[in-house]
Amino acid sequence: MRPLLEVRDLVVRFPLPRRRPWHRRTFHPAVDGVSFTVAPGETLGLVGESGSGKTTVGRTVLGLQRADSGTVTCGDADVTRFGRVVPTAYRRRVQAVFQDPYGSLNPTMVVADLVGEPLGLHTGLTCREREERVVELLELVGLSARHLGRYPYHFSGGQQQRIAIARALALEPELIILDEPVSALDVSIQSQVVNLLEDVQERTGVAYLFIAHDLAVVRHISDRIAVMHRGRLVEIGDADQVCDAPAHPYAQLLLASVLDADLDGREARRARRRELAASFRTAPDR
Ligand SMILES: Nc1ncnc2c1ncn2[C@@H]1O[C@H](COP(=O)(O)OP(=O)(O)OP(=O)(O)O)[C@@H](O)[C@H]1O
Repeated sequence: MRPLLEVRDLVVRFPLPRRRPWHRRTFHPAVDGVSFTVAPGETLGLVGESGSGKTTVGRTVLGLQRADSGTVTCGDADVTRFGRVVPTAYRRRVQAVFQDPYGSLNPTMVVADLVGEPLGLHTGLTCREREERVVELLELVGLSARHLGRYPYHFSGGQQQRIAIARALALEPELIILDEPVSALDVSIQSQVVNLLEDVQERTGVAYLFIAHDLAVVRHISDRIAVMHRGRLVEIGDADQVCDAPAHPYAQLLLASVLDADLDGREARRARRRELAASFRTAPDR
C-alpha cells in the first residue's frame, strides 16, 4: 500500500547560543537523518527520551518547522516545499492534538465555537449544518449537545482532551499528530482517551503519529513503533517486535524501565538496569 506520510532522511538543526558574539554559529541536529512511513489508517508510535527530537519531527510534518534537508510528503503534498504559511488544503488533511488540552483550547470560546471554528473557516456549511456536525463530533468523543454552551474550564482534563480531539476531527483529516496527548492526564483517564482514539480510528480510518515517552501507552495503541535517540531513529518495527525483542540497546533500556515491574525483587531490577546501561554506553550508534 502506498504510504500516506513519507519522511525521508529528515534533518532539522537548531542554532546553539554563541559563547562570544564573534564566535562562529554552530548548530545542534535535533533530528538527524530520520526516515519512516505511515500508512493510511495506521498508528505509528514515536518514542524516545525527552529531547530526542520527537516533537520536532511532529512539527515538521505539520509544516510548522522548516526542514534543513530531506523530504516530508503526505499524499501529494511536499511539506518541505511549503513557504511560511501552511496551505489550507494541507491543514485540513493533517491535524494535531497536543499535551496540554487547556492550553490548546481558547478559554473564551464555548465548545460549539471551539469545535465548529474549523468548519466555519474551511467549509461552506450553514450555521445549522455546522451545529449538527459539532454535535455529531461531540458524540463521537463521548460528549453531547448539552455541552455546546460550556467553556473549557467547565471540563476535566480528560474531557478537555476529548474536545481537542473533536476539534481535530472536524475536517475529517487523514492524519493526526498526537504529541503526548495523554501525558498530562491521570492514569485512569489516559486509558479512556487512548480507547477513544482507537474507537475513532476504527470508525473514521484516520492515521495517527502518536508521540510519547511512555512505552506502555504507545505499545497499546500502535501498529508499529519507532524509537528515537539523540535525533536519530534507532529502531522501527512491529509494536510487539520492538517491545518483546528490541534490537538497539537504547530501545532495550527504554523497555527495561517499563518492564521493571515484572521483574522479581529490587536487586534483580537494579542488576538488569546496570547491565543494560553498561551495554548501552559501549554500543555504537546505529
Ligand atoms: N525552537 C528551538 N530552538 C532551539 N532548540 C530547539 C528548539 N526546539 C527544540 N529544540 C531542541 O531540539 C532537541 C529536540 O527537541 P524536541 O522537543 O523535538 O524533543 P522531544 O523528544 O519532543 O522532547 P520532549 O519529550 O521533552 O518534548 C532538544 O535538544 C531541544 O532543546
